[in-house]
Amino acid sequence: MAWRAGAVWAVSIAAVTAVSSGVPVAVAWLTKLVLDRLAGGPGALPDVLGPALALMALGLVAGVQPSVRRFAGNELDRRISLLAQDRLYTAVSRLSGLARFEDPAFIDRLRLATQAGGSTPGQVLNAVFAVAGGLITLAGFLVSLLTISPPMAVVLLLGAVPVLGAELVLARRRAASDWRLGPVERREFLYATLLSSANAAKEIRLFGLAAFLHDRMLRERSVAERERRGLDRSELRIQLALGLTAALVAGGGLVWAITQAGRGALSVGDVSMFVASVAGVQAGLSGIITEIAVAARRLLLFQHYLAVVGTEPDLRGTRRELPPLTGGIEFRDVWFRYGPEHPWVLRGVSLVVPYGRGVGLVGGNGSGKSTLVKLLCRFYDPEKGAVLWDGVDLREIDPAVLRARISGVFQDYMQYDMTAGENIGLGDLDRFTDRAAVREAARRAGAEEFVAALPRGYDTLITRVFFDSSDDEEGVFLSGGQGQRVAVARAMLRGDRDVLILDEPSSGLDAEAEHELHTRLKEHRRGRTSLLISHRLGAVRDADVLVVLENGVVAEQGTHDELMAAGGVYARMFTIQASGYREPDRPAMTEPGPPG
Ligand SMILES: Nc1ncnc2c1ncn2[C@@H]1O[C@H](COP(=O)(O)OP(=O)(O)OP(=O)(O)O)[C@@H](O)[C@H]1O
Repeated sequence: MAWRAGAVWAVSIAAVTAVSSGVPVAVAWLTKLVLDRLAGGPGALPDVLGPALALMALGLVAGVQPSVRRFAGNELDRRISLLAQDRLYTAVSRLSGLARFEDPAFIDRLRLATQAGGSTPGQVLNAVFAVAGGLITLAGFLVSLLTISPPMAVVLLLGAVPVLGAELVLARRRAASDWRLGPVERREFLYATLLSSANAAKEIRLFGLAAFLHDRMLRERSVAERERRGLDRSELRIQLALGLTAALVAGGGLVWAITQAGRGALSVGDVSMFVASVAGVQAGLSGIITEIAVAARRLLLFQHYLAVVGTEPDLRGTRRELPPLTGGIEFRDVWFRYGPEHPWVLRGVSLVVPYGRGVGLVGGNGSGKSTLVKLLCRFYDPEKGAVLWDGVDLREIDPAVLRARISGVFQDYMQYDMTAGENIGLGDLDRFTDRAAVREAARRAGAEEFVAALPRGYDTLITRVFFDSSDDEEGVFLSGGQGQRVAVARAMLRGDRDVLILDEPSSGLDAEAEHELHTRLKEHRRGRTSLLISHRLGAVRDADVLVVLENGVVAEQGTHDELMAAGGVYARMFTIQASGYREPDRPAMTEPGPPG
């Protein structure tokens, strides 16, 4: 990955590391040389000049090296991070179903992958360079030390083995804890987001929830902190033991070297060399161990990145060609649940959405209407039975090819923090900048008037979250109904698709706007294959077929008149709604809600 991201930078760092790793050893030898020659008396001064100048040159290298290294490292990090993010989100976009995004374990893994993916390759590469450089320095000091005191070299090396082992165990524990704390951090993030969310602010204040949520947030945080504190304590114990042992060994060594010098067995330069070598070996070993431990932890976390990047597409489909719909869509004995641990949501649903006809889907909350729509878009596959497009099982069709044939508004429609024009243009990227088409879509959705009246018309930034008043781009908040009309306009822009899905498209509109929208939609749906879900039965009553879902089964289907005559679930629901519009002292209205 580092090679693909920036081979030149990687090679530059390797070169700088190799050169700079030799500097400390060379400095120690040159210092010894200078000291030994100085000890020879004033006549030796000319001989000192050469090594002294070399020391100066090495000082220059040592001074410049960190900046060059940092610059090259940052550049490589940026490039790797870009490549890693590109790969990660390419893999995420390959997931065409929704199930993974509703799986908490996958969401935790994705969070860790996002954290680790961008920085790990660069950090591990840095660690590799640092370890390689450290080994060069270490080897130089070890050889130097071996010439003076082989037992000391062996003691230092053996002492490093248990420390490395302990650090690796700790790295593994830290990586495991990062994974374990995923749900805890997700909850903490959730509470923190709620506390700062504009959407949640009203309820939180009205119900006085701030302290309650704040408390929960801190509780989650303290769970995570407790675990991390434990690991930090273990780390501290290892570091203290290491520091203490290193100081004792170095101190003992120094006493031995001075005694030897007193006896004339070592020169002054030898003592300086010994001290520098012991310090160099200790610092080198400690640096290498720390780098290995950090890299090990990062690599363990990086497995989450690799797992996400290597995720296989969840929904396959070999058919890349899909002829225009001519017959219709059929749900054939469809059984579906959101997972083996969830209850059945659809239990043997069979219904047909004939080509060119409008089907109205009605039923109580949780009866499975939106789920049916999600299966039609192939966000999930049925567990049993099939959804057929002109007789072709949707499982055979590439999800992207299928979805290119569908337009729609979902019950939980999106509002993007972009301009009004862009919010509509997203419905059909081929016409994203086609202002005439965007206007026409807005007109059909009844959004044209208020969009035109926005401070910058279609170029006004619309947002539900925040806008920066210091920014040139002034944003506006839309009302719920206005936002919904923009979402309908987005669907209208791609309204020439084979199937139009409208899941509660008018729930937030005022009575007049709803009537107006449904009149327009009726016009737009004429001759098109459409599926309209609404709790307001007046809005769906003139659908070609009405399908009533109850607890995941089709309770009845037929036209409005047929269902009213049958006196079943639909007739009951319709009558209840109609009675809500009737004034007690007036005769009953014949139809509820705005006329369809
Ligand atoms: N992503 C999901 N994961 C698990 N269960 C889900 C999910 N989405 C919906 N459900 C469950 O499936 C059932 C049917 O939900 P669905 O949204 O299809 O109902 P609906 O008929 O559209 O309801 P409403 O009229 O309230 O919009 C409900 O019990 C709901 O809790």
